[in-house]
Amino acid sequence: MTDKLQTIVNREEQLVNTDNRAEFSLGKFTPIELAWDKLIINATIKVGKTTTEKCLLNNLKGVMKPAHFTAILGPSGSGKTTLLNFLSGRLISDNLKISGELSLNGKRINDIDKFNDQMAYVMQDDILLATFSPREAFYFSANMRLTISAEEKAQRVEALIRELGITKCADTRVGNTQIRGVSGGERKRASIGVELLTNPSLIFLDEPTTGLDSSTALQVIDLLKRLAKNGRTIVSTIHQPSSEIFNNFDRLMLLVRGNIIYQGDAEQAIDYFATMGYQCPNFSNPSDYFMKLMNEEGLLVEKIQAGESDDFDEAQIKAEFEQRLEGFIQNYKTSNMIKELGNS
Ligand SMILES: Nc1ncnc2c1ncn2[C@@H]1O[C@H](COP(=O)(O)OP(=O)(O)OP(=O)(O)O)[C@@H](O)[C@H]1O
Repeated sequence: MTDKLQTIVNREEQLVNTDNRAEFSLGKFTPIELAWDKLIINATIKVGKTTTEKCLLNNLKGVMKPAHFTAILGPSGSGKTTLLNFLSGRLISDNLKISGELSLNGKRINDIDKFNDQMAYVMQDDILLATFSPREAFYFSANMRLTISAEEKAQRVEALIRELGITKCADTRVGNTQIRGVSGGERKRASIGVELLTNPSLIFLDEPTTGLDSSTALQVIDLLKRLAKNGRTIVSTIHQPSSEIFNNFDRLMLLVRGNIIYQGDAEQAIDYFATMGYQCPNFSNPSDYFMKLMNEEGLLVEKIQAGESDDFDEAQIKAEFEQRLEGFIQNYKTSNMIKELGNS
C-alpha cells in the first residue's frame, strides 16, 4: 500500500471511530485504490465470411483513487463503458480478448469478482420498481442483501434517507414514464441509495446525470462529491457536464478511440491542453471544449469559426484530426501524469 493510501486508510479509521461523523455513517469500510496496467481489449467482429479485429482499449494504464471523484469523458464509442465494465468485473462477451494487470490497494489481483461486496455499480437506467416508494425499495433491498440485524437495517435505511436528502419523498411511489412519482433527481438519488446500502468502498456510475435538468444533475453530482469526500472511490462516466458540474470533478480521464489522452487533476486539464496550444476560451465550458478537441466534427466547427472556407475536403479534415489525435496520445505518454502513475 502506498504511503498516501495508508494516510487515507488511517484518516478513514479515525473518522469511523468518531461518533460525530456527520455524513454517510453506514459503518466501516476499507478505502480502495484500483489500478490497472497494459490493459488491451480487442473485439473480433464477423460480418459474413469476413472477420476483423477491433481495438476497444489500447494498452491503458490508470488508477482510480479513494477519496476522489473521477469523471470519464469521451466521444461516443471511445470505450468509456467498456473500461467501466472491465474495472467492475461486468465485461462479459464471447468475442472479446482481454489482457492486462489489475491491482487493488497495491496488490495484484486476478479476479475482481472477489471484491464484489466492496463495489457497487449504478446503471444508467434506474432499476427501482415504479410501485415501490424509496423507503420500501431500501427495506426490500436491505432484506435481500444484508445479513445484519433488523434494527441495524432500519438504522441504515433511515440514515440513508436523511443523508440522501429524500426525506420528503421517502414514502411517495417512485413512478415511471406512465405512473407519476418522485422527481428524476430523487429517483436517481434513490437508485444510488439502493447501492449504498451495502456500504461499498468503490462506486461506478454510468452517466448518472443523463436525462436530468441542470440543477437536478448538480444535486446528484453533489451527492457523489460528498461520498468521495467521505473516503470512497467514485468513478463515473458523464455525458455533457455543465461547467458547474465539471468544477466538482477531482480527477478527469479523457478517452478517445480506446486511448487515454488525459488522466489527472481535473482543474489542471485546461493548463495542460493550453501548453499544447489548445487554449480553452474564457467563460466557456471546459468539457465542451475538450469534447470538440476529441471529435472530427469539432475540428470542422473550429475551422468554420476561424473563418476558413466552408468548402472542406473531408479527407483533409480526417487526416488533420488523426494528426491532432496522435499528438495528444504521444504528449500524454511522455507527460508527468504517466510518470506519476508509475508511483501510485
Ligand atoms: N462486444 C463488442 N464487440 C464489438 N464491438 C464492441 C463490443 N463492445 C463494444 N464495442 C465497440 O467498442 C466501442 C466502444 O464502446 P463503448 O460502449 O465502451 O463506448 P462508449 O464510450 O461508452 O460510448 P457511448 O458514449 O456511446 O456509450 C464502440 O465502437 C462499440 O461499438
